[in-house]
Amino acid sequence: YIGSPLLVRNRSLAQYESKGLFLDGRQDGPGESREKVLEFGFDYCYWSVAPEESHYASQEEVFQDLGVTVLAGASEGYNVCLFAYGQTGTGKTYTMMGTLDSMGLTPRICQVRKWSYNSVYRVLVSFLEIYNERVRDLLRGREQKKKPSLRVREHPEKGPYVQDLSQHVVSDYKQAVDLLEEGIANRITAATHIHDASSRSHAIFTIQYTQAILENNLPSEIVSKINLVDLAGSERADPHYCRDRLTEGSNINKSLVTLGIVISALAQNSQMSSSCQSINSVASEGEGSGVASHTSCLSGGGGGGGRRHCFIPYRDSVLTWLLKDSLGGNAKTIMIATVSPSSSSYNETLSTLHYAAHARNIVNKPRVNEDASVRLIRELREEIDRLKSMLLSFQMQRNPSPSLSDQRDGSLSDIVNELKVE
Ligand SMILES: Nc1ncnc2c1ncn2[C@@H]1O[C@H](COP(=O)(O)OP(=O)(O)OP(=O)(O)O)[C@@H](O)[C@H]1O
Repeated sequence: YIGSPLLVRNRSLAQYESKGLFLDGRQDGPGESREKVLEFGFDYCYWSVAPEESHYASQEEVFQDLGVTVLAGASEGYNVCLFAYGQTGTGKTYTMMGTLDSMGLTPRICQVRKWSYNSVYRVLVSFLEIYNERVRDLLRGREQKKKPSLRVREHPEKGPYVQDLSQHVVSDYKQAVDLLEEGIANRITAATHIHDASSRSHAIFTIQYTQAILENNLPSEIVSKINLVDLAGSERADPHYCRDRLTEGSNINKSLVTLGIVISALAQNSQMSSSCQSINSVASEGEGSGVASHTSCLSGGGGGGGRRHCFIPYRDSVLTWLLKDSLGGNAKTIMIATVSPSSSSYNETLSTLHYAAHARNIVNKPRVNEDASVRLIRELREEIDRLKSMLLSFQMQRNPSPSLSDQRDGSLSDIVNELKVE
């Protein structure tokens, strides 16, 4: 998804699901049956129902496919986001965090030593949760409980951030995992009718990775951010729940609905962009003037009746606001959709798969986060090269005589030297 993999993973059946079960793992379609078949396409699909099955996908396998991609993206200087979405109890926390016996993606990705290769690097870690639309720092322990929730603000260049969120320097794997465990212990969980330790908040574990490099003999820094997001589970409201549980549930559902709207709008915009691009290329290749008029659909302003880019309501929930860059901006993003193998979850599974299928259409534009002054120098050097070749071709056109070429080269090199000095 978003130029990166999207995968679906399902987990083993819980006890409450094992009655009236209809579990079908066949890979060759429905055969003679009259069932309605719905098809979805994803980049990876993991079957994690029973470990004794030969095609059971382990945590290690998921890490080898996705965690390694995340680490590679970060070491190249990209922002990377990995998030798990799905019905409550389907294995989001298991996939993202894991258990004591079976580590999930986040602790495996924390093996920061593996990232360093030969460069000098610094790693900062932060961990927050969004509970009832408020942001809490999960690494401030007791201190945080006395404080009001943290504010989300937006930097004109760096995008949304959480003011006063604590950041912790880590120099090895153990320090990072200790912080992860501390945050998980501070996270709010509660028993629901489906899951006795359900996450009632969205959690975002962020690793900021700064590499010191030498580019064109200039010292520079590349900063990349890895956001590892464990969303709270979508669920149906149960009238037997107490008020707190219902408020939590409605806030969880509200932010997930907003996430769905944001994903749909981004997918729609990406599809419009790609269809307009292909129309543009057809128009530039062919001679038909009628086609060109359709390209105004991307102009956004004026222009009678053309399709326009949708407004993306990032700020309608704290979750989408904080993930703005990861969802539709400068990040390589991977979405993991988790589903239950039980027929009793049919509607939720279908909704998760539709959600994921929409997300797959989004196209992000990640770029390497290099130092602004180094980028400027590189761009100026490229500009000088471009002007040099323009001057050369200009001179060649005006005076192709070989006898004058020495003279011409002399004046050309004077101009180039002037440009270099500037
Ligand atoms: N692939 C799997 N293999 C074995 N056990 C799993 C797997 N996936 C999930 N489980 C187990 O199922 C239970 C529910 O999983 P988990 O807590 O990850 O769900 P969740 O989607 O995060 O739920 P919620 O949204 O309510 O927090 C846990 O006990 C977890 O250990």
